[in-house]
Amino acid sequence: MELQDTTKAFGPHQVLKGVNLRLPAGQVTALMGANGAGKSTLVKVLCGVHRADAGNLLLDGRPVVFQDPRQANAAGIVTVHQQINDNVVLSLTVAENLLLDRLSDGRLGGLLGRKRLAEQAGPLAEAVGLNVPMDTQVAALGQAERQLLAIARALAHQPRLLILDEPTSTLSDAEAERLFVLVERLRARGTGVLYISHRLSDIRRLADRVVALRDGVIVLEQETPDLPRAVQAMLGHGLGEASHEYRRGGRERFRLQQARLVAGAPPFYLSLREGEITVATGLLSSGGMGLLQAIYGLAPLAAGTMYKGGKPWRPRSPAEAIAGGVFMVQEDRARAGIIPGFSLRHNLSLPFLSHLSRLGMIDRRREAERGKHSLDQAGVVYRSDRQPMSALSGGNQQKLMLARWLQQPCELLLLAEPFQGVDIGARRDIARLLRRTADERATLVVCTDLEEALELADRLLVFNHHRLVGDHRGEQLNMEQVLQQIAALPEHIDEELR
Ligand SMILES: Nc1ncnc2c1ncn2[C@@H]1O[C@H](COP(=O)(O)OP(=O)(O)OP(=O)(O)O)[C@@H](O)[C@H]1O
Repeated sequence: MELQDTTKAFGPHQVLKGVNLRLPAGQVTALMGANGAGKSTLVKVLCGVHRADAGNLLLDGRPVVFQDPRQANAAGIVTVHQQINDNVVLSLTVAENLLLDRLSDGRLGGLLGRKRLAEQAGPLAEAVGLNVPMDTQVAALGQAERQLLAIARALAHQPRLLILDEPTSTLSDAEAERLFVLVERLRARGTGVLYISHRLSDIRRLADRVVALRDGVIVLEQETPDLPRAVQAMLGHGLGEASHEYRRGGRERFRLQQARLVAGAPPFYLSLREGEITVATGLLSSGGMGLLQAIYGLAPLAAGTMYKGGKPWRPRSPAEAIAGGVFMVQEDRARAGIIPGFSLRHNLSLPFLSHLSRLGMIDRRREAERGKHSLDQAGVVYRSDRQPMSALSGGNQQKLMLARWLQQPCELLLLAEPFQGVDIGARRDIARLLRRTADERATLVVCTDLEEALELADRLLVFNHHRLVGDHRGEQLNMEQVLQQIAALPEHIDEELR
């Protein structure tokens, strides 16, 4: 497939400014670009969601025009979009999602029983390592499981061109590796792959070619990947230093005693202190996220007691947690955090409206001033704070979520996968910002990606099968031990913990 001189604007905002891009069969082309560069817009032109304003789309050398994504699909172009929920139907089961395309075009015949559906869908899920009952409602799945489901659904199409937009943003290294093997298999069969990621490790692992998009133009094309140069080209400048000084925590802000994330697991003790950033890592659904949910009042601990400032902590909802000074950047920003039609300004101030109102009236000037300061501090690329949230690129939406919770002091800041879709330059800036403000609170982060975890952590916790199996100081980190703890099998974990 090939794009020639493609342009696309949203109103007065020219996003693609004449893109030329070649996507050869049997090769993985990695597309790099900072947040807001136009990558998702480019993808949406390729797969028929958006019509380009000008330029040509060539398939096998012949011009094509896709009126909608169905036509692109029929031509063998299959996309896994960055916004995970765009790829799945939340109200259906896993099996129904996996077989949706076959069900809707009648290939599976009439009504199918649950058992037959599960039989057909099972192998598709297994191929990507999605281990959940086939009749689970998708709404009940976590983000990472939804991402695997979206990938499985795409692969079931046997695409000619597979477009993956940030496919590993919530996956750990082990789950990502499984995806890479599948992509390699497709490549060997002649499928062309367009792979978009902010994770350099993914690109290093998979890319045959690299192209960099900056401000709507392809600024670099490499037939042999040279990532430092590609990063420089996409950002327009070099990358700041990733290493940092490790800090030891001061006063204890939060504590868990005799805590169990699931019944039967050995209990653990955890003290979170101000000034240090604690990062929990592990495979998908290994426990870190469950811990955050318990502290934020979303789901109870299986056993144990939590204390904040020495007093028992038992929030029954996020609203109670927020009122008590515990904030959380949630993983599923589309459902748990933002209102797409609202302006950036209003999305920022949503949880704090009571602070901004006097006698029931919202102080608009204060809201605007505070909002702009937070957006700039978090490096959000935006045109106006009155623009709707839905017009912001994915990475910039994520930065806004961070900006929101940094507006007010809190006692404990929880961050679930804070770097989802954030470009590597911005990630470094955000890590610096979190560190700079860390003295004022305790900070607990869940990052499945180890590179991201290490960029942030003063202290690294490892969870495995809902057990806390490792607690490391950043400066004394033994990577081999960390990797072993992440991957250990359940029977070995319990032995070691005893
Ligand atoms: N529907 C829309 N309406 C208005 N502007 C939009 C719309 N979609 C995207 N944009 C704008 O187009 C620009 C490019 O966005 P796009 O999502 O393509 O960036 P991206 O490179 O994929 O970024 P990220 O890495 O953050 O996902 C951004 O400035 C964004 O605000």
